[in-house]
Amino acid sequence: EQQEKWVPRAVNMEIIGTYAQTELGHGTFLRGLETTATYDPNTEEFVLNSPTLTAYKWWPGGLAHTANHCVVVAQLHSKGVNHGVHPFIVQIRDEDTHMPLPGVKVGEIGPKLSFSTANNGFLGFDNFRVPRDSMLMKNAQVLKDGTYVKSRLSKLTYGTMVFIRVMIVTDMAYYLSVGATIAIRYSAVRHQSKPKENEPEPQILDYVTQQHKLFIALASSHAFRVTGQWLWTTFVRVNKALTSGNADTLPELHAVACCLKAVTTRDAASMVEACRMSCGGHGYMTSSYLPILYGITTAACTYEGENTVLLLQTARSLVKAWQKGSKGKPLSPTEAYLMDKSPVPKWENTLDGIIAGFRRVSAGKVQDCVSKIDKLVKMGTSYEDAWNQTSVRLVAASEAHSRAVILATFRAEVSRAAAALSPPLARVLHQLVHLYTVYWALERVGDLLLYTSIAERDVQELQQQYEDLLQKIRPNTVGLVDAFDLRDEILNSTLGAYDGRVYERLMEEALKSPLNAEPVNQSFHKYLKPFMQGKL
Ligand SMILES: CCCCCCCC/C=C\CCCC(=O)SCCNC(=O)CCNC(=O)[C@H](O)C(C)(C)COP(=O)(O)OP(=O)(O)OC[C@H]1O[C@@H](n2cnc3c(N)ncnc32)[C@H](O)[C@@H]1OP(=O)(O)O
Ligand SMILES: Cc1cc2nc3c(=O)[nH]c(=O)nc-3n(C[C@H](O)[C@H](O)[C@H](O)COP(=O)(O)OP(=O)(O)OC[C@H]3O[C@@H](n4cnc5c(N)ncnc54)[C@H](O)[C@@H]3O)c2cc1C
Repeated sequence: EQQEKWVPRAVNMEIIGTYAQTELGHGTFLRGLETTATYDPNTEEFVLNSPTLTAYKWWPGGLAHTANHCVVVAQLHSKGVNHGVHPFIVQIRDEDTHMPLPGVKVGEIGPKLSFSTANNGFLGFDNFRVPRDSMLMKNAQVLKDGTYVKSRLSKLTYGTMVFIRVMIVTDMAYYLSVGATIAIRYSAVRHQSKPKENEPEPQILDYVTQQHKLFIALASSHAFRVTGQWLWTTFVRVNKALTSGNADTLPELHAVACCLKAVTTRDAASMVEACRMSCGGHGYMTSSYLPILYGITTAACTYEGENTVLLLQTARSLVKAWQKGSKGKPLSPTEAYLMDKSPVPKWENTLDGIIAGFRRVSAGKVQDCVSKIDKLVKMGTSYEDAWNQTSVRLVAASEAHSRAVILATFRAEVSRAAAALSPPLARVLHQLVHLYTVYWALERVGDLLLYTSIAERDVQELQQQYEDLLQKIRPNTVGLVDAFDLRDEILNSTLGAYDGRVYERLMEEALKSPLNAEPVNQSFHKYLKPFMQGKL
């Protein structure tokens, strides 16, 4: 009924909304949110209020000047009882005049690192009344007399965040495809230095160090796209089960969505930054789009669940799984490997060997965390303090688990799809899977040395495998980014345009600068000249 009331109006843009959950004082700890929604049975309304400055909603995208409605997450009070945070759909602006409604204080939060067009806003309520059906009652309800009907699963309130985290993994695949396209195309156009005196300056794409910086971004884009598709399929399956009242698979989805969102956003931000730096000074130009792209990807490390907090959520699930498995209870499919108690096998420098190695690393780290926590608790430390003292290791265990999931998914999905592909295309995609897998084995060689039987000669061989792969992928690099088929208007980059006219585009953009409107800028007359004449 509520969906019938609100969804059509949102779809036809009568309602322009945003998600107002975060407050000045709380973003991570949702149970600490201060905005209140107090039910008045006499008028069958909720009274929304921001009791403190820290209760003001702060950050919601589009809140400052675009949205006329928002979903507000508030502490629900009824009959003198606080029932915790619940979502409410609230009109905040007049639909004709767009003026803020009486009792609503709304504005813009100011300049940010990026997302400059998102008009992120603040929102405060001064005893603002909304009808009872403003409470989104899919999960919990408040009856006309104020009786609270509890949700069958309190965590369903957090469901929106799981959905967005699932989507963010695929978003990161897209952003990496943009960054890789810009940097690789530029690297094919840019010639620099003379390693061989009697030969012309080479394309910087032929420097192996440049390939090392860029090809992992290209491979990661495919890895995250494939993983994002797997995660979406999982999300759809879990939500179908939830619809029929079965919440058994929700904890696994929450755990895997948390660590994949955290790892893919951190990788995307660091790899986009590497793309920027690989383009030298021109990569620092706004007109290259790389600085803006970095601002967008690094924001994702914070929004929709700050990465550390989410990795600790996954760690919570891994520790619980370890404890369950140790009692012989079955584990979820993504965590079942934790109970592999077989002896550590002889190391194999193969994809399957490396994937198995990462699972050993994750299981070993989880076991170490459980042991440390148990030891601290036995010494009289509270569980919460023991958890905190182990949290650096817990985050590392979560990251290892996430990497194992990505490696296994990327390999399995490409192997499955390869049968339907032309042999040359299958070969190139397998090279990207191989590069991605060996790259991360080398990045985490310390962990592999600790938890697997990998030996020095294996590591040397992996390094050589990696360098051979860079050489094999080089001839197809430009073709691979062209295959992303990103139009120039979307790339929005002087360095990444399809025609490669980098220098002409850089100058065209430079001449658009307002500072080039006149040969002598007014700052000379106002400041420089008086200063030079000793008048300032
Ligand atoms: C359509 C595509 C869009 C793509 C994006 C485009 C760009 C958009 C730009 C910006 C959008 C950004 C919007 C936002 O940022 S919205 C605000 C996001 N905020 C957060 O994510 C807050 C993070 N904090 C939390 O989720 C929670 O506070 C918490 C960290 C999980 C802690 O909560 P709490 O203390 O209640 O929970 P516990 O840790 O004690 O755990 C209790 C049990 O609940 C389980 N749990 C927790 N969360 C979930 C969940 N989401 N789903 C299912 N289950 C959950 C947890 O596992 C515990 O279970 P257990 O059995 O172990 O007790
Ligand atoms: C670009 C952008 C867009 C956004 N859009 C929206 C939006 O549309 N709607 C919305 O509601 N919000 C939005 N947000 C807010 C975002 O969801 C929050 O910033 C995010 O949830 C983090 O919360 P916080 O800012 O309070 O950071 P905090 O939680 O205060 O984190 C600060 C530090 O404390 C650490 N920390 C916190 N808790 C723990 C813990 N339990 N264990 C260990 N370390 C901990 C974190 O790891 C972090 O290092 C947006 C933010 C950004 C940057």
